[in-house]
Amino acid sequence: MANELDGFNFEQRHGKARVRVARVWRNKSDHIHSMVEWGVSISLLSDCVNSYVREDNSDIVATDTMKNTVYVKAKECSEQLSAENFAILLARHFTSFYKQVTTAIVKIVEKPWERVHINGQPHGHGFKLGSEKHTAEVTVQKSGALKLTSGIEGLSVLKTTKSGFEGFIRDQYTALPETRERMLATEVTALWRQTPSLYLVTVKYSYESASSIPKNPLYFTERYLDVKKSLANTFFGPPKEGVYSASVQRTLFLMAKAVLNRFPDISSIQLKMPNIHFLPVNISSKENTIVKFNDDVFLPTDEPHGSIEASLSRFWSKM
Ligand SMILES: O=c1[nH]c(=O)c2[nH]c(=O)[nH]c2[nH]1
Repeated sequence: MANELDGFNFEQRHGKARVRVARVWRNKSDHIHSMVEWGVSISLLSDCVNSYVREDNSDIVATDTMKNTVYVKAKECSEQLSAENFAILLARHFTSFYKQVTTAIVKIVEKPWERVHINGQPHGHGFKLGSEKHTAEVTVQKSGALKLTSGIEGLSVLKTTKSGFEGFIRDQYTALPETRERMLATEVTALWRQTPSLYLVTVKYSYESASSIPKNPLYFTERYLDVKKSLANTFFGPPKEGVYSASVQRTLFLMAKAVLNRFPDISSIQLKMPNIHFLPVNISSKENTIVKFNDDVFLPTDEPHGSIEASLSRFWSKM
């Protein structure tokens, strides 16, 4: 919320960060349980300037109330739903329930609990922690206008060949040799804007209304898994022959393009792909070579790392 105050510009928002909640759904007929664990962060833009300029808190939604609301709404969700749908439901609650609230921003990070398999059989109530995380962030205005961004955090991928880096600028500061054989490792962070496909053709600029959210409560969970698959398939290539990467930049672009080509209801995607270096190990004494690198022994590092990021969007997208 921006205001003019005593000749200054004043902006404020308040909320509760990282409210942790787990929700279990028990199927009475087949005894199969589903569960999610979410870290929910809420930020409200609201007309509560009086709490800043005088001792008047009468327009404040207490952040403690926001926290409680997460648990109340989780309780009310009798059916399993995606992080996106829960974020939308919460944000719509805050903007419709409180006259002071003009915009609600809700971000959810889902912990990667995955159902375990025992002897190839899915376990009814056993879960283990995976690695990469599903994120969802929604901004809902009082009018109902809605902006939805989903994402992946911490998707660590590596390939031991089919990667090189050649033809870059060489000058008096350059030591890096050109190569067509190196390790390629990165930790992908992706963010993408969602637009339900049904509405793509007809309402391509105002799909952001709450009523255009797909009915299937797990639509965005499935979409998350499909995007992840598309990113991984493009990074690795086919199982036997793989695919050559001329640079992290090139691979990033192909990954982003694969997602936009595959999913018409995604209007833009941003990818961050640090180049995590595995350095060739060469050790020698004055007299002789102790270890000579032959694409076999590497020194794994985490810093410094290359930082490569880009976004790709359709022309009409507003990301
Ligand atoms: O794929 C790469 N992109 C770069 O921009 C770069 N820079 C560098 O030193 N190594 C690499 N690798």
